[in-house]
Amino acid sequence: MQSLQDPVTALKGVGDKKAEQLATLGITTVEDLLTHYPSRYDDFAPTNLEVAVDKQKVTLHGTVISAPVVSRYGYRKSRLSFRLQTGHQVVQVIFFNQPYFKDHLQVNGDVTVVGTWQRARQQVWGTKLLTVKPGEETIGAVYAANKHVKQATLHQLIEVAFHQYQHVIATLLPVALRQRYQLLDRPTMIKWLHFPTTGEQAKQARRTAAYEEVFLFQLRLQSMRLARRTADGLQIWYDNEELRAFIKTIPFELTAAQKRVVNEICRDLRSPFQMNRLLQGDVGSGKTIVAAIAIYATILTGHQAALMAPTEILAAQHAAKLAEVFTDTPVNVALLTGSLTAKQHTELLKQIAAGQCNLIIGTHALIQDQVHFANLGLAIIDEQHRFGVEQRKLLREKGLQPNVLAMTATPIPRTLSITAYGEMDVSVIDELPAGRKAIKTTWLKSDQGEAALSFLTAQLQQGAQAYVVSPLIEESEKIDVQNATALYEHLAAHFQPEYQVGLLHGRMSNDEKATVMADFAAGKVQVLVATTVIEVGVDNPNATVMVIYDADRFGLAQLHQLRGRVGRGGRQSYCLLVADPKTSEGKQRMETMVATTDGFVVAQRDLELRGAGDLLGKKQSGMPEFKVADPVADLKMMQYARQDALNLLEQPQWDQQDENQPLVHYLTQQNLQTHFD
Ligand SMILES: Nc1ncnc2c1ncn2[C@@H]1O[C@H](COP(=O)(O)OP(=O)(O)OP(=O)(O)O)[C@@H](O)[C@H]1O
Repeated sequence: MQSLQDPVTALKGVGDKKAEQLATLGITTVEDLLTHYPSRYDDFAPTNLEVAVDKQKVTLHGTVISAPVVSRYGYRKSRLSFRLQTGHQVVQVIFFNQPYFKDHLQVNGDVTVVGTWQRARQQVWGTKLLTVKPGEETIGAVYAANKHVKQATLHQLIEVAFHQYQHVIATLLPVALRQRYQLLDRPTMIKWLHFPTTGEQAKQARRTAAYEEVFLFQLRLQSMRLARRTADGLQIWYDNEELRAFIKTIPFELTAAQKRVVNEICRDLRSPFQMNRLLQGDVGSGKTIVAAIAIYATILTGHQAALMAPTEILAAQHAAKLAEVFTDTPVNVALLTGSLTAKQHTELLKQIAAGQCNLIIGTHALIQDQVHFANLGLAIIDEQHRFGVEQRKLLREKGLQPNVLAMTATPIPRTLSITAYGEMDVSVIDELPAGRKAIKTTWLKSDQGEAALSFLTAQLQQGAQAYVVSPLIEESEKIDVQNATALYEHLAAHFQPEYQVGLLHGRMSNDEKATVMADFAAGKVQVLVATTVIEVGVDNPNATVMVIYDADRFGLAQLHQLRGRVGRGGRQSYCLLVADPKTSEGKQRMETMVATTDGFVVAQRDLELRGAGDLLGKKQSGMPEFKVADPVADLKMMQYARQDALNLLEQPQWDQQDENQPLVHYLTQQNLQTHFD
């Protein structure tokens, strides 16, 4: 039986060689070929020759009025020419080295020629020959092609595929949805995408394809969520009183937002289903203590918890902070990073496997194959946008359905998170601890460098500590380090011996980094010159000044992260951006930073300035890529599709209905359980 999943070799005229070539475009099945949608369309509306520009593209409808003649010259060169009557004019049409077009031409026949206009000679040098009738509005699909597979080949194969398989193209979208949004059935959609006769057809087909894409995407996500709700998870039935007693030992009062998210997380832990929750909170909003409470609850029940951080500095910092939070408790903290000696490493792995340590903190080293947990109950992933979907999955697979809590300080506009994190439940800390003062941000031009230094001096005199971030050189970590070192030497010469200056960059050993961080935390170093290694998570509540050089080289999200390193205590904090932006976008970034400290506002602005793909860093975030839909431009569609998918999945017996069989089939193919499996 024919199926769209048939390999392309099932098509007439496609052998192994052509299949290999198609594979270079990621096309292996008939479905791949049929959904290799055009990237754009050429418009073949006729050109008015009277206003045609010399050497520009023209499209002419007309009648062939002289027998086409092919003359050959040189090595394999040829020239095909004939006369074309178009309107009242007669022009000469010439095709170089395309003698085979002769077979498509006959005297008195109607044709459309696309080519370049040679005004002085009254000739058209043709590039395309179409057999369209004059008067018909016409557009032609243009595909992403490469050196192995040419445009013409794609046109031809897609046509073959459509003819051979159109009767097995099942419409996936339920009829009610198609009616509500006036969408096409799938065979028509595919036909009109590839072979539209009008621009309107192509537009309608694109709309259907975009909705189909986001609907299927949301159907997958939502069925994953629902499946989790029915599958067995690990229930963390902790003792409420014991947890409360622990919370009482925290030296500050939790904010209302922290209390709310703690409740959401604890409800998940106690439920018999696996937790898969994202904790979003702006920089400094206090995510760590929330994580600590979840860890404590887990460990109370005799399970282990793991916390994975993006860098060694952060892993070490979390370990130090949590060890302090958990003094005099049954929690014992282990730090598993790449910098352990082989012997320490082996020893630690044994302890983890034996369940002797119950909180394991680490970097990517945590998800290596040799790490075996005795009974992992909770996996926490910090700064989750740095981890891909695969890594999240690996960690989750380490234990028997461990509960997963992902934390991110990158505020994502709520509207986008339904795409980026659609399969997760989301908790948001939307409130900063009381007493925090908004960070005062100033933008200085680089010729005001002196002013920056004297401001810094005045602050140091009042006992402040400061970060100074050196310019970012994206292309080269080496130059980055050189820059930071030069800046460090400059500032050391300026401030020492009164104030100590430290240096932190990515090429230092982990021990060196740890030492300087510890000195900075202890107040032995007042000015810390750093590259962006301090970007995420570094926490020293006494630091109140952040100076960022060449700030226009950083994206908004990164600037917001960097600024978030200060303003973490009760004292007034400052951020100085030193920059001479050359583009208007650069200027707007500086202005946004000066205007607001709210991460969600910054993120929204970033989105407007850059678009979703960039904002989320496609590869890092696990943000899906779409063929047709655009998560920003088609946002409304995404919201509707999400609701539509949920409504469908929640209908009793939806998967028994005939009409939905193509969707059930689709989900099974995607290797995912549906709600009722
Ligand atoms: N409710 C609270 N009241 C007072 N201080 C708090 C409160 N919650 C957290 N803090 C303190 O605020 C600081 C920031 O907290 P934390 O490091 O958890 O922030 P975060 O959300 O992880 O931010 P980032 O993403 O920037 O690291 C810490 O020094 C923490 O001890």
